[in-house]
Amino acid sequence: MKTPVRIGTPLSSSATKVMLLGSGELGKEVIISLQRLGVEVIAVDRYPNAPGHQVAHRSHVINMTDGAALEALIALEKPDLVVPEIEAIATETLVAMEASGKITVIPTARAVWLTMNREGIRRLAGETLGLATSPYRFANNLDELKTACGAIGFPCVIKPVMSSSGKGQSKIDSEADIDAAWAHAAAGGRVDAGRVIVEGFIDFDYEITLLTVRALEADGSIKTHFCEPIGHVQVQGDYVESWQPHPMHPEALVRARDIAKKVTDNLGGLGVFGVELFVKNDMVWFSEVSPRPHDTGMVTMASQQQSEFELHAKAILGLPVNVALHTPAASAVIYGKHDAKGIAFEGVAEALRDPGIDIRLFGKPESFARRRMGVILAVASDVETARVRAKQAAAKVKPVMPV
Ligand SMILES: Nc1ncnc2c1ncn2[C@@H]1O[C@H](COP(=O)(O)OP(=O)(O)OP(=O)(O)O)[C@@H](O)[C@H]1O
Ligand SMILES: NCC(=O)N[C@@H]1O[C@H](COP(=O)([O-])[O-])[C@@H](O)[C@H]1O
Ligand SMILES: [Mg+2]
Repeated sequence: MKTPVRIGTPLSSSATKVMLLGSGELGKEVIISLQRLGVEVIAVDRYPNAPGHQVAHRSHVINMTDGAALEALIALEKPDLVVPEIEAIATETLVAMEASGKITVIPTARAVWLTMNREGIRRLAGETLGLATSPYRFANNLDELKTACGAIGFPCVIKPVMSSSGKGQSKIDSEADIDAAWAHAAAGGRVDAGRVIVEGFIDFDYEITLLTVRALEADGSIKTHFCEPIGHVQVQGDYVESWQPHPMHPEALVRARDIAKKVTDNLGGLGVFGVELFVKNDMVWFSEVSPRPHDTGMVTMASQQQSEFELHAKAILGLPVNVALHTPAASAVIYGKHDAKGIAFEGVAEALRDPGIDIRLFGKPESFARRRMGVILAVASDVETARVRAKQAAAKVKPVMPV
């Protein structure tokens, strides 16, 4: 495992250089954490003025699914670490470059390749590791999809194999909805790979993200740390609210950690993983895993001593981490509500009048009605109160059209 043994001076020949592939709201916070540690950061995304571009030393705009363009940019910048941040990257290029010793990918190129496509991680979890998952089938066209839905039964969930934040995802209740779900998957994924997964619907009691951190110990071994479980609510496959800690039956927590350990041990490398799990009584199903900080984990900016972003920055540099909870807290998403460039936000002062409230506005140059543009963070003595406060504050923030 190659990690920088020392941290140099940014913009000098000794600089420790980290390149983010994807520079949205999650990357922006990782970059801020890296900047605080004196790391030189190069932020890459598919459009100019992405949130992370605004806080990095340098930025680039490329099509990250174009392997040749990706390779050329990495060869130009020669980063010590490459940190994938989004589910739309030519990961085969990263695998090849890592294999030839040209780069170190966080957590590993194989982990990023396996998790970029739902098929890779699902087959690893369900078939290689034997973990409980929803039943699943894959389909390359409408006929195969009909057969797959017939085998899985209804309700079921259909998702493009390469997508995130619920893009292109449909929950369907009958055969009559299959055509629309196929069309939605083709149009809505981050990348149209022409392939979908059909998953049996799990009627869970609640779902959690178990942030799992692989970090170096003093003796050079890797230790797995678990953050407190994060509970969340998803609407149309996208997170709208999260809180930490989510209370769990002790047996379910043991199972959740066991699943997270098995998956992250297999994926390897250093850094934060967001292990998504469905829970019913003390039964736990593996859903998927992000080999990087997770959107529902934004709550850790309020709830933990070290946020998931700081944990990621420290772990990938080979530094010690502290996953301790600081206080119960909640997050509530602020959507753009308008399709427009350069929108503004009113009501921020009113939202912040409550001393337990904080806000992050990501600075995305263009808003869409359902694009996540910011998040409210709320602390309280218990998560239920924090959730109420977060939602009340989020309702006060009003995205408005530019004048
Ligand atoms: N098989 C399923 N059974 C029940 N609910 C599901 C199932 N699959 C997905 N969901 C619901 O949809 C949400 C989003 O699904 P999933 O995490 O697979 O999508 P995603 O696009 O990868 O989202 P993200 O990038 O935000 O993690 C889940 O958190 C869960 O609430
Ligand atoms: N669930 C994954 C997730 O939340 N990823 C975050 O959303 C950004 C893309 O947002 P955009 O689609 O608004 O550009 C990504 O860059 C990442 O920060
Ligand atoms: Mg998910």
